[in-house]
Amino acid sequence: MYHLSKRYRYVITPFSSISLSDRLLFGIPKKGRLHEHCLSLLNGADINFYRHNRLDIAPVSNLPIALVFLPAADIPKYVADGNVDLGITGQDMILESQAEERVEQLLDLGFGKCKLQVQVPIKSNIKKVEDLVGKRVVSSFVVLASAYFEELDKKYLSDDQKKEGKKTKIEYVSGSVEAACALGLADGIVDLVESGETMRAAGLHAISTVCNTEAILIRNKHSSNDSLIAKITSRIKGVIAAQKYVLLNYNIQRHSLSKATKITPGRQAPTVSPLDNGDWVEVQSMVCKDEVAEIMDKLEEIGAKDILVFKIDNCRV
Ligand SMILES: Nc1ncnc2c1ncn2[C@@H]1O[C@H](COP(=O)(O)OP(=O)(O)OP(=O)(O)O)[C@@H](O)[C@H]1O
Ligand SMILES: O=P(O)(O)OC[C@H]1O[C@H](OP(=O)(O)OP(=O)(O)O)[C@H](O)[C@@H]1O
Ligand SMILES: [Mg+2]
Repeated sequence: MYHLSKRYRYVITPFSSISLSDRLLFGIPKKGRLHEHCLSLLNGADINFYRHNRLDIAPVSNLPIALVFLPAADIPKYVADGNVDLGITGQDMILESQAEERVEQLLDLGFGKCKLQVQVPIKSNIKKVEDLVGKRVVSSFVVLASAYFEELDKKYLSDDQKKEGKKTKIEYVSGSVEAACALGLADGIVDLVESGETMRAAGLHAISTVCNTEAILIRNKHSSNDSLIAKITSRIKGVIAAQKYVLLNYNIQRHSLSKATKITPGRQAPTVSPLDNGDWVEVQSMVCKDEVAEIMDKLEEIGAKDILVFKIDNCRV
């Protein structure tokens, strides 16, 4: 049992009652696509916790924080209303909850990347998004879908149709949205697409994009614990940077150093150390993981030797 009001926060576990009043509350998606990513982020940031079976509040053992496991869709509202201080959710959920003005967005987290798209059956005669205007659309994102089609209605419905009160009908379903067209519930849907596998399996294709989304760290604007929030943000930033970068180490002749540092400028500047053999220097530089193969090719071309790539476990940048 737990209570999340500002005045009286506590959690009763099967073994004890833990006061939450001195703890910063951090909302984490309790299931779904963001859950595992969040757990690995917490692990990388050395935020240690033990979660009792079935309990949605877990005190952190090494910091004055309690994790609150909540549906991703509810996290923007909890953060905006100050029931929790900090949270991770999707950008799409923030927009759908109309919370973008009421929370502070601290950090894009680089996972949970996908698009909210308008989809129709491949075999349907609806080919463009304007062909859907005035028809039936089903979505879990009714706020975003309604705002999107309201603009299209204004543009594409005739004056007579507007006078008759005709508009695109947006209906809510909570999941398995892709089944709606086959079931005869809708002419089109608005739902998330990442690989496109679910969409294609349902015989659908995308005809327009409502928005792009990724996971984001948000905070309540009035939360009092700025220093702890800054500490968590900085740790998470370090984990993300460590996942994004690798450390490149190589040797190069001094006369090629200026060419080399253009290829690996580092975040501030590369570290350059002389080797015993006076002609050569050793260079160390952080580079983007995605670009490392190309960078190694370029370094080889200008005569770099002993090029080594190291994984970064954690960092502060
Ligand atoms: N296929 C996907 N790829 C990447 N991110 C996604 C995908 N589906 C959802 N997300 C992101 O994860 C957030 C939570 O959606 P998800 O469907 O995982 O949660 P849920 O609906 O609570 O869980 P479940 O679908 O298991 O019931 C979405 O708002 C979106 O930001
Ligand atoms: O483009 P894809 O890689 O196939 O991913 C898209 C699917 O992922 C999400 O579904 P989820 O797995 O959360 O199931 P749900 O529909 O039950 O929410 C989303 O609602 C799509 O259905
Ligand atoms: Mg889902």
